[in-house]
Amino acid sequence: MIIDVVGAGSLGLLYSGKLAAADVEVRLWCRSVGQAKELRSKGITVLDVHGAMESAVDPEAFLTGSIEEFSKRWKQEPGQWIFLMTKQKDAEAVSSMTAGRLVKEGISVEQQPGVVCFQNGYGHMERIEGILPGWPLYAAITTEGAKRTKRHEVLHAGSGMTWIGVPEAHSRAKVSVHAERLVKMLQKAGFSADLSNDIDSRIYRKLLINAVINPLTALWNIPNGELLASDKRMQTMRMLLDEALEVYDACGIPYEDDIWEQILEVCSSTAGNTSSMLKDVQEGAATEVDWINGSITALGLKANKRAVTHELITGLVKGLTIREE
Ligand SMILES: NC(=O)C1=CN([C@@H]2O[C@H](COP(=O)(O)OP(=O)(O)OC[C@H]3O[C@@H](n4cnc5c(N)ncnc54)[C@H](OP(=O)(O)O)[C@@H]3O)[C@@H](O)[C@H]2O)C=CC1
Ligand SMILES: CC(C)(CO)C(=O)C(=O)O
Repeated sequence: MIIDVVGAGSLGLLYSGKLAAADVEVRLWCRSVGQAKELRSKGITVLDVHGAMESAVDPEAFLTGSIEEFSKRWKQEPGQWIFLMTKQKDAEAVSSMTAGRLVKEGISVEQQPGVVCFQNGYGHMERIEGILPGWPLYAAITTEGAKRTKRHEVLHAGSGMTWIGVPEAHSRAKVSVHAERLVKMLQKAGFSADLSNDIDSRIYRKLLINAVINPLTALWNIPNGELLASDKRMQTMRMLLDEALEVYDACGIPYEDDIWEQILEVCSSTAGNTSSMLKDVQEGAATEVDWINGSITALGLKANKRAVTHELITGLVKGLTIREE
């Protein structure tokens, strides 16, 4: 089984490194030729949460190149899975540059590799299906924590669970026997992973967690656990959650009764973490707020329910990284 990992950032390096260390055939596709060159000479280093070596992967243990080389290589040796491991903003572009290019080059339906989308937030699956109509599209929800520290090195900040499944709207793909094999490969590489026949619930649950924790940690410049340090902060969290739940009710999206307690638990269990949104703000990079709080707003609009707090917080977070013209 060959897995093509697209995006050599935090998640891409973590999954490629651990899969390659477990002798799974991995090809890692980078945006830049320079990063691919560095990976070819240094391999991949995965550090554990204490900064100690978790996996040191030799350059010979995996193949890497620039994304421009993907389709040529794929045609020489077809892969069975594509892991899309970029941020939401780049997900459509990399879908077009990888699987989309194979479509243009006329690969048969039987040859189509499963495409697994790891993005946080909501809305990408629909957009990717627009580019890859009828493809076996899977969503992955992971609670792994990863942070790229060098172009060839990643810190495995926290171990979690990876769920893979086909969202209801894409059920044409159907979870296949190949997907069971994929999960076994992930487990062999040391990931806790399983198939989910209700991935939508997991997507919507993660969306609530991210919509409450991420923007507030980004605006207040605090690690996740600090959200619990004051009643005032928790009141603001509650306000965001309540409004999101009103949107879910209006859209008929189910959620668990103890979702508030679950969010508090995520804050405790990831207390020392810098949320991904805060990390982006600190690095001056665009955040995923449009696809997290922005999607709560968009879902609300579809059901004639305005989510003004999410609208406001989206603007506040965007203001942190937008530079004056
Ligand atoms: N990190 C984590 O712990 C978790 C992340 N996620 C989600 O996973 C997704 C990826 O996150 P993460 O890995 O942290 O993000 P990163 O920003 O660390 O990595 C994204 C990678 O995508 C690459 N990329 C962007 N455009 C292209 C392109 N056209 N061709 C090839 N590569 C490209 C970037 O390249 P370059 O380096 O050149 O910019 C970068 O290496 C996000 O949606 C995130 O929310 C979900 C759960 C946990
Ligand atoms: C769960 C949480 C908030 C952990 O940091 C996360 O997913 C993120 O930072 O994006």
